[in-house]
Amino acid sequence: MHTFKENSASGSAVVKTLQASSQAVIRLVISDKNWLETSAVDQLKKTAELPGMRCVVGMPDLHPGKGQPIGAAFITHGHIYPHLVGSDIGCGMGLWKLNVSKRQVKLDKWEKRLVDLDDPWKEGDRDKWLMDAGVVTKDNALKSENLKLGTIGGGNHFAEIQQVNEIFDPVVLSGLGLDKHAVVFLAHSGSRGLGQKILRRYVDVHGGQSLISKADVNGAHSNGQRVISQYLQQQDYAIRWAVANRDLIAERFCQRLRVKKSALLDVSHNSVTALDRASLEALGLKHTDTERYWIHRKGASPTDQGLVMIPGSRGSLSYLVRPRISDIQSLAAGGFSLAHGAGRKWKRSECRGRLQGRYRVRDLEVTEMGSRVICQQRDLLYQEAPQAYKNISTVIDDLIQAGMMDVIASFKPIITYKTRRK
Ligand SMILES: Nc1nc2c(ncn2[C@@H]2O[C@H](COP(=O)(O)O)[C@@H](O)[C@H]2O)c(=O)[nH]1
Ligand SMILES: [Mn+2]
Repeated sequence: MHTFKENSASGSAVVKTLQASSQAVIRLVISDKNWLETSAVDQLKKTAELPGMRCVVGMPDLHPGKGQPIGAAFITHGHIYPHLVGSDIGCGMGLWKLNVSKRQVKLDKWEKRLVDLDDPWKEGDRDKWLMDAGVVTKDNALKSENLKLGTIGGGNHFAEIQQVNEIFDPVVLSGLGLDKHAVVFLAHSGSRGLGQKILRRYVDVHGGQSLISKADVNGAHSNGQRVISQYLQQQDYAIRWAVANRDLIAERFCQRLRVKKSALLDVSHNSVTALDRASLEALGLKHTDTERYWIHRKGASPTDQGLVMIPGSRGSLSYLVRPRISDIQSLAAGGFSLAHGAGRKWKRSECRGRLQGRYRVRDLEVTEMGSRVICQQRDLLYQEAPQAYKNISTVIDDLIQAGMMDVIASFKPIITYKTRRK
């Protein structure tokens, strides 16, 4: 049985404030025992220098990204930075309960049934699926991505069948209809090419500069506001598209496995949203009528949308957690966000070189936990090996120590699906 330490009174051993910027507070929710790369902190500090930045917080899964770090929240006043949200707008974790128990999972049979999941969805009507989910747009250029609806995509994206490993809060867990025999389906995917298309529209015009909501130099408010509301509308579409995508992924898997599903949660970790007044007060920021405060999350889960699933890797545990909304000061110190995973430790480009002397492809297709991995791309199999990720239990420990959340249960993988395409 895993025991987590009680959180320290102020979370101070974990929550560290760095003094590197005059305009913005820079904070890390990362203990000394966690893995942390200096380049990720440097990237965090660099974002703190952006105009309008007020607070940047690195989560325990912080790691370097392409120019800006992943696993972080960025709070601005009057400015929106599309590149901080990145290209996979709406990427997130969806979780479903399956109507089978652990004993009913027949590994060989289930593995064989998971076929034809990389190709476009042909069994149904994509437009209708989106319409039924309320995902509509008049922007025809965005509709060209609909062909990818129901597919997982590459990179870190995955679909995973998991079983309950350990229960920490039986009351909350049983409220979800789950017990120690339960089996769940976790989908990690985003808006496929859609977010990239939207980001390009803004980066091509504004580069790395912000969309500004405050009055222009000549006093006119309209242009910046108009651009912001366009971006937000498109972002909202991509987020809802990604939710519908994860739901269709779950549907396709369940059809293959001949099981039924019921939705438990769906939380996006790449987005920008306005901060409400209570959050501003807790952050010590002053509300103004003219300009809004915005929270950008890049690989960070929000704390105001209920339960969150934080996965580790295909070879480690995932944690179902509940943000501690009774402790608004701790949540504020953590930028009203949680880690969205374990976070990468090794660069993709170095994984194969580090591992192939020790592990053959066959070794990587079954994890140390005994779970199966379906991934017919050799490079990807190495790039996504459990060794490439930080230790998830340290990440979880850090967030508990910071007083930001409680663990409901841990889950262990049964089958991880990446791709059957060579
Ligand atoms: N349970 C699994 N977790 C995984 C797997 N591959 C990656 N991961 C975790 O998910 C996050 C996602 O990060 P993102 O930046 O791509 O959104 C990552 O940090 C890992 O901790 C997997 O196959 N199974
Ligand atoms: Mn993601």
